[in-house]
Amino acid sequence: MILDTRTPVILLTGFLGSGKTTLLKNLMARAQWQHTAVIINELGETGLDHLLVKHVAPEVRLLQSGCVCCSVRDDLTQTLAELGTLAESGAVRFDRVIVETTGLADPMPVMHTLVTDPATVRRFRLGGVVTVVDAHNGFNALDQHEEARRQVASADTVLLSKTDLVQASALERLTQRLSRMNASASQHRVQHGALHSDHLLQLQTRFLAPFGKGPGTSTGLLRVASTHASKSSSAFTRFPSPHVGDIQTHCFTVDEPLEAERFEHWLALLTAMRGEKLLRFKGLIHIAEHPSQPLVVHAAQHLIHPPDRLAAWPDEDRRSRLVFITQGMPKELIESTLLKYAGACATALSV
Ligand SMILES: Nc1nc2c(ncn2[C@@H]2O[C@H](COP(=O)(O)OP(=O)(O)OP(=O)(O)O)[C@@H](O)[C@H]2O)c(=O)[nH]1
Repeated sequence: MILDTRTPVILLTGFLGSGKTTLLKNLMARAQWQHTAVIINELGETGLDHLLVKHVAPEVRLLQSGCVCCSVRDDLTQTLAELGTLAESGAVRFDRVIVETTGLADPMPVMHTLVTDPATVRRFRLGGVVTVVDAHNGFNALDQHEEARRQVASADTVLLSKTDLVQASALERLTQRLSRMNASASQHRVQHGALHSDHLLQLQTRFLAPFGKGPGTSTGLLRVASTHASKSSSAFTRFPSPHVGDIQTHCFTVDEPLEAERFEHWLALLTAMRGEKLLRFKGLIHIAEHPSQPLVVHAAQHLIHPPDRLAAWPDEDRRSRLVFITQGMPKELIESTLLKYAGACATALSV
């Protein structure tokens, strides 16, 4: 048996708002997942996830704005190279890397890069792909978005999140659909980022094993990628971008604190009236009533999640930050409704 001592890289993927960061925070809080370097890729200028994860995962890096499957794959290899150099000098210690992709990423080109880029493969191996599927919005996402289907097709492990929000029969139908799409991936349920202890153990056995056994252990998809790599002259073989042209990211900051009730009213209206165009909303909100404890607010389509109040601001910036990933929703609509219903003047950041 050939032991592969390279550091495993686990790809954590899943459609917009499916629960990737929630899972990551839960895993990082566990002793077994200590010594994990985390690389987060987010759409939009205003990356929020890394701010919310950094207290549990000190070695967290944010890839520059853009999606890792198309525009920033070289940023990923550079970030891995930097981490590798830091580890060799003893400045940091990690036994694995988790790369959280954007919710719109196609994992296949990223996997390809990880198994073909010469500098990367010297130090790192692809440890596997974990795909989070949101039981509430999952059917919709699979019906409408090629990215969601490719994320499931690439998975070694599928984690079904938000099972608390759906009935058993709907969950069963989704489970069967996922099995038909990828029969080789194991499926587990995860609630608010927490796995049943048996499944957590399975995940740990699978992904935290100190050494891989070399190429023989790779999944079918990995083998395809490796074979393709040996025939390819370029590590950055172009994969067609699957992203639909009308998906846009709009990022805003708001200088003035927002009144809780007016802000909630505005978000409820927007999700009720335009939810089908609102693929994702994330906000770090300066609420006038609690100036030192910002609210983290998530929504996806018509679903608004109960907000979390942070104990303190994650950085020096006290402005509200709002990120929207939309399909055909003009940014002017967001600006005008925010002003009208929440009394907030938003400054758009260019993406
Ligand atoms: N009810 C319920 N909510 C969940 C569950 N898992 C995650 N959430 C909520 O879903 C929202 C989005 O979760 P995130 O972890 O930010 O999702 P994500 O996949 O990282 O989102 P993107 O990075 O934008 O694609 C948050 O409000 C979470 O609290 C779950 O199992 N049940």
